[in-house]
Amino acid sequence: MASIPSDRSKAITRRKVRVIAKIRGFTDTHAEFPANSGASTTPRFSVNKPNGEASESVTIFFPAQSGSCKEYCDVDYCYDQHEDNDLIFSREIKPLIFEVFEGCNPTIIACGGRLSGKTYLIQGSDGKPGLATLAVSKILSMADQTRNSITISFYEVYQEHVHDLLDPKQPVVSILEDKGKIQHKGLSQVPIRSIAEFYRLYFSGSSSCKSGQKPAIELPRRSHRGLVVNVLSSAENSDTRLVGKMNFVDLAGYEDGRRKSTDGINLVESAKINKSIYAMYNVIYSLNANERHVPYRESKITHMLKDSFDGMNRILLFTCLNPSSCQDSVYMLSLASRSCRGINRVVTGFTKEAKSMTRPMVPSSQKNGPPASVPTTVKKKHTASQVHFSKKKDNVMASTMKGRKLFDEGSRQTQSEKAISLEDIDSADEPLVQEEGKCIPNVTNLTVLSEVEAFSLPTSNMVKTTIPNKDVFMASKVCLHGGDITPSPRASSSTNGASFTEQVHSMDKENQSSLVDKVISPPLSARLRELSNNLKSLWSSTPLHIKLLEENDASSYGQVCTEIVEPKTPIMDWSIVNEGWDVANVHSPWETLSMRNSGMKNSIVQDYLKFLNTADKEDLKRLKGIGEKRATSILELREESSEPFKSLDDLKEVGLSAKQIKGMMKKEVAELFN
Ligand SMILES: Nc1ncnc2c1ncn2[C@@H]1O[C@H](COP(=O)(O)OP(=O)(O)OP(=O)(O)O)[C@@H](O)[C@H]1O
Repeated sequence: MASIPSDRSKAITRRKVRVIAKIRGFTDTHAEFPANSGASTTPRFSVNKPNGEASESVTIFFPAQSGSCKEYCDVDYCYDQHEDNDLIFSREIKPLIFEVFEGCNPTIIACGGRLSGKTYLIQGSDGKPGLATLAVSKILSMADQTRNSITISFYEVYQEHVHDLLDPKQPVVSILEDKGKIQHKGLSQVPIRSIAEFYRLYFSGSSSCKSGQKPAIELPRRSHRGLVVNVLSSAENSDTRLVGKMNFVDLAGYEDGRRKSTDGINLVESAKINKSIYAMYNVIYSLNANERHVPYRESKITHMLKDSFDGMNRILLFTCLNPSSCQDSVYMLSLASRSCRGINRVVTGFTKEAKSMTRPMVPSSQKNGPPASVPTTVKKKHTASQVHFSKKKDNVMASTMKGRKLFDEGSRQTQSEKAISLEDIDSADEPLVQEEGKCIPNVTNLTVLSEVEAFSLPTSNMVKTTIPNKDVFMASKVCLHGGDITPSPRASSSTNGASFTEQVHSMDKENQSSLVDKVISPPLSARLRELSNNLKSLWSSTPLHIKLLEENDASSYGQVCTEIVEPKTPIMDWSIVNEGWDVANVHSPWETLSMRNSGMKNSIVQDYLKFLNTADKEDLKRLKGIGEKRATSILELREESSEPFKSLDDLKEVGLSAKQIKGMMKKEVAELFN
């Protein structure tokens, strides 16, 4: 077996996330066409490795059929079709196993288009063990010698719900965060002592529907699957136990939402899957760029892995390439390449102190081994307003986020998909114990070798819109439910030949223009007026009595409308209002608003936040309760953070609690209507 060339091991330490491509091996149908025979019609990726196996960066050239106007991209390394899991294991995974025994949490992720060999790589196939299987076998043999105990957890993330695959009932697992620490409430940790036990749990204990283990009756479903291998070891002269874990993540296959899905999966489901894949890339980009804020919360899978991604833990991102579906493969590969391109930060000084910072300890009370299942004690607190707020928040934030992302889900979605996402943006299904703390990476052990290359990030090409009003939301919803969804002209034109690279360029252009927008900001008065108009329109609208479609209007049935309906202030039917709502009991505009649904209040909060995110000092000072000092602090906080304020809690750092701000807003609203 080949040993790791010294240059290669250096390369492994170069970046937080190492991006590796793997061209899918020959399946039975391709077996008769060896790579160099030229007999196969399957398009081929070609790879240039300047220093052979020791190359620190390799170039992958796309096949002509890829549909990309770009011809190649660079990644850290690429394994060819004939290079199998054993070789990848010995070169890439083995070095990480030693780190697990020292308390680190490396993560191996497989991503790529449909049928690109992700499951084959991670899990393996009949008689051919995958990376996880090989790793567990090695870990078990090492644990035998060191008297460590091993447990595994196996989960599935399906439509942003986490399920425990080792529990026959497959209960939903809650992801909780307490003081930056992630807890997987309800996820089993099952002890294993032999590889046979592992096989039983990993292959048959789960209701696996991945290739090779497809149960006959189960419908295929695209989901992310994760295996956690926990190593518990006794630390000498200490009453604590070190915990290291290795994560293996088999992401759902990416599929361009504009094409008809191969397994009949609907558009909304597909958009959700792609959204979480994008979220993973965004996290990886942020980690590689050493950004202060890493958007872990954008998807369940990234939030679950936050603990393992933080600190000095290593991540391997395998981009699997399916030569026969090269458009999706090339797209995924390009994104992976972009997530590390131009970032030359070198992780050095991987010292004991650094490791100890990421090394989680469990109290000695758990010395006898972890429980078979972590009890779920935290009750779900689902309230309608929470869910609503979350939806609104996502929408409004989506419209205000600019520039910093590697890309967003909108970049590959049609207009209609975007509309669907708007109505169906997933809300967090469990309350989180605490808001995510700002992630300040450990920079003491990082050395910047060269400046970060200017890296133009495509901005969100989401429609830049403010949706302050539930009316708009509902109107678009009603129309979309009418029938088929027609792609926008832009989307269809891109399907007819325009490549994703062109889209990326156009996104770059949009980014430029959004920067221009930023420079030429509207006058102060206009922005204050916008805020007050939004507040007024919210106050005066009547969502409780609004009639979107005339009930008796037969002509409206079965009509398909893909247009977003412009918001109009509805005419108040005072007779209805007076019947159901005693106006005389209302004392202030805020109380009036309080009687409406919580979505409206949240819209006001979002408007207020939007204002705080964009206003300059003079504007800020005009707000009730924000003087010179606070305005300066808000501006400083805004400059420091690459993210806009997402919730009122984000302003705690300038000494303003959410309660105080709400009090200030009450005054503001009261003044507007007096
Ligand atoms: N290196 C390889 N050698 C031989 N066959 C392979 C190899 N990689 C993948 N395959 C075969 O290709 C097919 C698809 O592989 P696999 O199921 O791993 O893809 P996937 O990316 O996980 O699919 P999905 O999109 O459903 O998640 C399987 O039949 C698998 O056995």
